[in-house]
Formats: sequence, C-alpha cells, structure tokens
Amino acid sequence: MDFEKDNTFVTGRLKSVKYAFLGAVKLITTEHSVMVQFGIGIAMSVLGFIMHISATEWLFQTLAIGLVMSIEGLNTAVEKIADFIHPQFHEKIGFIKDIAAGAVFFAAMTAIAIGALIYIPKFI
Ligand SMILES: Nc1ncnc2c1ncn2[C@@H]1O[C@H](COP(=O)(O)OP(=O)(O)OP(=O)(O)O)[C@@H](O)[C@H]1O
Repeated sequence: MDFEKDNTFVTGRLKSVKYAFLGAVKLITTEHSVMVQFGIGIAMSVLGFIMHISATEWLFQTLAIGLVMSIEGLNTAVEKIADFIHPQFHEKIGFIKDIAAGAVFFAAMTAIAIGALIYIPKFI
C-alpha cells in the first residue's frame, strides 16, 4: 500500500508534528534503551530541583538530556532499518550498528561530563 504524503504547507506541517510526537511516545514506551535514558533524564531533573542548580546549569543539563535521547532515538532507528533490510548476520550490518552505538557513546560521555561538572562541586 502506498503512503500518501500531505504536501499542504499548514496541514502537512501539523501532521509531521503529530507523527513526530507519536514517534517520541513509541520510543519511550517500546524501547528499553530509551526508557532507561528517559528515566535518567527524569531523575536528573528531580536532582536539579533538589540541588537548586543555576539557570546556566539547567541549560546544560537540559541540553545533555535532549542530546542523549535524540541520539539514542536515531540509533534505535538505524538498528530497526538494519534489522529490516538485513535480519541475517552480516559484517557490514554489525559495523553500521556499532558506529551508530558509538554516536550514543559520545553523547553519553558528554552528558556524564556535564553532570560531573554540575554536581561534583556541590557534593565535595
Ligand atoms: N545482523 C547483524 N550482523 C552482524 N552483527 C550484528 C547484527 N545484529 C547485531 N549485531 C552486533 O550486535 C551488536 C548489538 O546489536 P543490537 O541490534 O542487539 O543492538 P543493541 O544496542 O544491543 O540493541 P538495543 O538498543 O535494542 O538494546 C551490534 O552493535 C553489532 O555489533
């Protein structure tokens, strides 16, 4: 069955936002890795309120949470495409999945560094 694209400017954009929101809900409710990242994001936000972090610290923390969840979502999409186009073992599929996971690693290390810079001085 062909997918009919809505090319109207206003309704087309509104539908894109709706599909994007539904996609975010699908990510959070079906993907364990995204559930974990979402849970960590909520926990860090609660900690931010408890520790009364500054506006600048909120900016960096919010960016870090968004960065990790976005890259994790894209990594999940890459994994799904890879499994769809080639479910069997293939060296190149392994390489593609590894480098997509590597992108999550960069984002996660950045978030850990930001978290450490914000909270370690408050605990020592
Ligand atoms: N079809 C395949 N061919 C070759 N290697 C694969 C294949 N599928 C997975 N792998 C290897 O296994 C690793 C994990 O793949 P998988 O799809 O389970 O990702 P994951 O990060 O564990 O998934 P999830 O995010 O769902 O927990 C990949 O990074 C890759 O090295």
